[in-house]
Amino acid sequence: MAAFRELGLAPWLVEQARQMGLSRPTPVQASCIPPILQGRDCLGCAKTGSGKTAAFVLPVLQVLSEDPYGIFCLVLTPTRELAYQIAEQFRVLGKPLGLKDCVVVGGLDMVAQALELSRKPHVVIATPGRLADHLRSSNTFSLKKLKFLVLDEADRLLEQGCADFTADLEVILEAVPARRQTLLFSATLTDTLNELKSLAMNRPFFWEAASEVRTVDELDQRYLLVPEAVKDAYLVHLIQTFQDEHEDWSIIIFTKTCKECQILNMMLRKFSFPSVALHSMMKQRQRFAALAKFKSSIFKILIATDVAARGLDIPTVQVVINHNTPGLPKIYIHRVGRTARAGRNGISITMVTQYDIHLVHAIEEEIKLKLQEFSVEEKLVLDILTHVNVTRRECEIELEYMDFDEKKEINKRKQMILEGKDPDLEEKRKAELAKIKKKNNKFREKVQQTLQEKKQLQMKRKLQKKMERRNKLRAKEEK
Ligand SMILES: Nc1ncnc2c1ncn2[C@@H]1O[C@H](COP(=O)(O)OP(=O)(O)OP(=O)(O)O)[C@@H](O)[C@H]1O
Repeated sequence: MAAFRELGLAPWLVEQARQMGLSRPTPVQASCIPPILQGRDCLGCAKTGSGKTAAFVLPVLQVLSEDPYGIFCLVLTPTRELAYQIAEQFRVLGKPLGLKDCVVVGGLDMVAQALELSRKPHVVIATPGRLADHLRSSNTFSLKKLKFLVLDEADRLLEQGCADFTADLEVILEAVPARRQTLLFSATLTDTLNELKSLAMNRPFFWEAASEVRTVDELDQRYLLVPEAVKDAYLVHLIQTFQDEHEDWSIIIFTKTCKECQILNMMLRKFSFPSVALHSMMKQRQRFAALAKFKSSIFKILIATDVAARGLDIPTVQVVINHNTPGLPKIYIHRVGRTARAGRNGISITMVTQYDIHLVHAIEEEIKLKLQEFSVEEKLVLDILTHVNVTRRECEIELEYMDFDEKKEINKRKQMILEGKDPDLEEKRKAELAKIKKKNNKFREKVQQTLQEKKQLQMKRKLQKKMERRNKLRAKEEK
């Protein structure tokens, strides 16, 4: 493989990369850096932990160093934690340039951000929602001279779902110049490829790692078949075993909802495990603090929702446990990709209940690999079962006292206000929609019932006719 300097990078940048421990480029870097330096748009699809961040940070810094101004580059990313992580890479690699960066994410002071933006930082790293808010509400900065637009986790940014970025992206795309270089990266680009291609129109260079299997070889991927009711006992047993056998390992446990995340954290704490939670219902300051504690290995267990599924790069993570089987193979790929990064080994264990087997099949089909069973000594799980279940119940009751659901409702209403919607009106609309849905369902049920009755009547008549014919035949025979 070519060395960094053979890719066209300046010596100071090669030296800076070397100091960061990047001595030889990874395949995604070796393939994407030269076309980016040639001024082409780039779509890079490479496995988790393969160095996609440096694949865009290095060429952006190189071009910036030739003609430094602000705002030169905008990086969009789906989560706030990821924005800070990317900013750090820019800061470290761009140190000799005296790089000025600005992180623009939700949950933090908007005025301070607006002020920073007005000081024309070289690079802005933002989550789409907050940046769009700034664009809508102030004119203290301009993106009109931008040279680079980078979409990290690009497929997630274009996805329509619970956190839908499309409206915010529209605002941002209107604010950036048409003449720009667009760089799109993710470990899972393929199903949004056409939309992505429409964003990158400047002789786009598409690079995808040539590998049938979508996950890294260093990752040992297991599943654990567990009945729903005893899942937590298995989890406690797994953690205890890993902690006993590998004191220095860090573990991420992914959960389906914020509430589940919170309950599991409370429960693990009661078992004296050093755990912290990370989910979107926490205040931003708490989120950063939790992640910092986990990154510095003060707390070795992170329980998180999918807010931590993408991009986070924490080398000490040796184990990923999926407390629920992810509904989408793509989410599975990103979650388990939090371990076995940059050539290191790692293990993932996905808990599978009797209802999730089809999800595992879908995952296996997508990643082109069969998960292996993880064996557990069941007697040990049974020994702790009652204790774990009672502790969980205690935590659920405690959480009820903390008005978690109520807070969730308040957060939802706050979010609506921020999006310019009237929560009461939305509630009314939702109730009306539910009413219409109920009415439609009733109507559908009625139609179904009528059809069923008709069918039954027809069958009855047919049967009657058949009987009559048979009786007639029998009568004839008797004669
Ligand atoms: N050339 C290199 N040599 C050694 N290590 C590298 C190199 N490039 C990047 N790394 C390291 O690899 C790790 C993973 O890189 P990065 O976070 O960019 O991965 P990624 O491909 O963006 O993963 P994900 O899809 O999960 O976001 C980082 O710790 C980074 O410092």
